Amino acid sequence: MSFDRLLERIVETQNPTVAGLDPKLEYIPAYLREEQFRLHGRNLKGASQAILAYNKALIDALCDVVPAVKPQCAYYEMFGYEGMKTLHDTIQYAKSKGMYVITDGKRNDIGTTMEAYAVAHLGATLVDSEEFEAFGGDSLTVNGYLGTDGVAPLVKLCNERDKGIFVLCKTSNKSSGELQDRQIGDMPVYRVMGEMCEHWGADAMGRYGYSAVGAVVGATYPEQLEELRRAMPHTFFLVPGYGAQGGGAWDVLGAFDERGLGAIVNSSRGILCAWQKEGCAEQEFAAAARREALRMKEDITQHLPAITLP
Ligand SMILES: O=C(O)c1cc(=O)[nH]c(=O)n1[C@@H]1O[C@H](COP(=O)(O)O)[C@@H](O)[C@H]1O
Repeated sequence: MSFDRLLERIVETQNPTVAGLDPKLEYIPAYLREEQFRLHGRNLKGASQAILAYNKALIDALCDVVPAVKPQCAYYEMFGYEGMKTLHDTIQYAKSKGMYVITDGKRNDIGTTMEAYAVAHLGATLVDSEEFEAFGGDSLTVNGYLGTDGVAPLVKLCNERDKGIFVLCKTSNKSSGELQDRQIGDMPVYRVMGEMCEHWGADAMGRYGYSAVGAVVGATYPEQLEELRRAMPHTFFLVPGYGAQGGGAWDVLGAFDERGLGAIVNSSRGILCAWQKEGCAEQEFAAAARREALRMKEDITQHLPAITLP
């Protein structure tokens, strides 16, 4: 099961964090941008190639110390088909370096359309009886608020092709409580969604006690994070909101189980923009990302036991 592979990578690196690849052109050092503009033109192709070069350098700098990357599709879609090619090439490059890839698409729709999204991100497209992987990520972020028929096609592929999903449960943004904190009977909506995740995952259990159906729970709501960890013992958490959104090490500790497993904490801007924050030379951007990734690892793991598999 795909999260088994992620858990094994986390234990190997002793690092329960993921680097978010949410690149903006202004994060990319000018020399790297100009190099790609000269080769491909000052247009969507040049911009997309600059992002690819930047991502590859970051992956090279992080792959032995960070278990996973999380490219957010929106940052690639904004460059049109050239951007989508960069998303594909980034996913493939990260996998070739042994990293686990969480494609952050937050997809959801009715069942039939969801089958198409599932094939695009977790499966393979059939052309004349030959299979072609479109993007090839290991897991996908998903909006579960359309209910079971929007999630079932993904769970089927998780079982068939060793993949995983992360379902939005309690999101990190300021307005998340407008709907997610509302009560349904004696429970807030995020707890109901948590129950649904446990239920969806029951037929897709992995070796280490976590199912292929994970949940997204924001670092910016530490109390709910702790509450959901207790309520969802078989659900692995993706925890965004550390760093740029204000979450710190103490906020994320409630996401972990007694073995230091149970969650992976994301930082995107914190790692991508480390070189700008440090004020180091442009050429050092990847080394600065590695320094920040190692600092984040230490920041979180100093409060956890050595991470072990059951
Ligand atoms: O699914 C996500 O990854 C996600 C869910 C959520 O509740 N909050 C959240 O910030 N995210 C994503 O996590 C990343 C956070 O980025 P930084 O705030 O720059 O670390 C972005 O890619 C967001 O789209």
